[in-house]
Amino acid sequence: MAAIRVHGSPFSTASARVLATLYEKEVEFEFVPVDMRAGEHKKESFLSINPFGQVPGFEHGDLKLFESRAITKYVANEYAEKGTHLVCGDSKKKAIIGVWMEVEAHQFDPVSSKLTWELAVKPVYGMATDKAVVEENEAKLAKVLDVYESRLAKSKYLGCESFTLVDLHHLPNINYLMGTEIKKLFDSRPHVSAWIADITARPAWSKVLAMQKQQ
Ligand SMILES: N[C@@H](CCC(=O)N[C@@H](CS)C(=O)NCC(=O)O)C(=O)O
Repeated sequence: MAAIRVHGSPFSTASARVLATLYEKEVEFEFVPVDMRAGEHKKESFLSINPFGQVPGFEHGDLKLFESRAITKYVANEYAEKGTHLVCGDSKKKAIIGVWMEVEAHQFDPVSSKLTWELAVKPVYGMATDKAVVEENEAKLAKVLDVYESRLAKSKYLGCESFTLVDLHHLPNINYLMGTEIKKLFDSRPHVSAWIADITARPAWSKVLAMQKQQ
């Protein structure tokens, strides 16, 4: 069977999404570290996998993919019978999962990524946090989380009653933001808070965090 190769960095939120999926599915893979500080993701060898020069890149035999959410969907479908079932239900339930996948990608990710950059990444590189950007995106995230709070009051997970790719896609940004002042937005919403405690305790996610510690 052709080997799976993931090119990226475990610190990159998009790479971490793919790594968590592979661990959930219990699928073997080779991790190829991309030295982003050295600009390896902008070099020809990496651009042949992702012409946009962003991690992660993914190879499975002849198949080359980029865009983390496209990769996680491929892995979940290709290994449907292995590990955790990361999709659920009939076509109507799948449609609802589809809605919440879009919510994560278009409502949650843009604001949470900006906050992660300002509050978790910039300080590591000695860069100044832009307080105006934080304030604006904190207000936007609060509104998204109000919607999550009412959804999670009715459904144990965002997509359906079991853990799916929808929940998993949130993990990397949540992990960074739980170490920042933004934690208060999560903690003040009981259903959101319980959901975060649940999804961040998954053994597959611990394996991604262990990869970060090894780097
Ligand atoms: N939508 C893409 C985003 C990929 C992305 O933004 N990757 C970041 C790291 S998390 C990156 O490579 N940044 C470096 C750059 O854009 O030059 C995905 O989900 O894969």
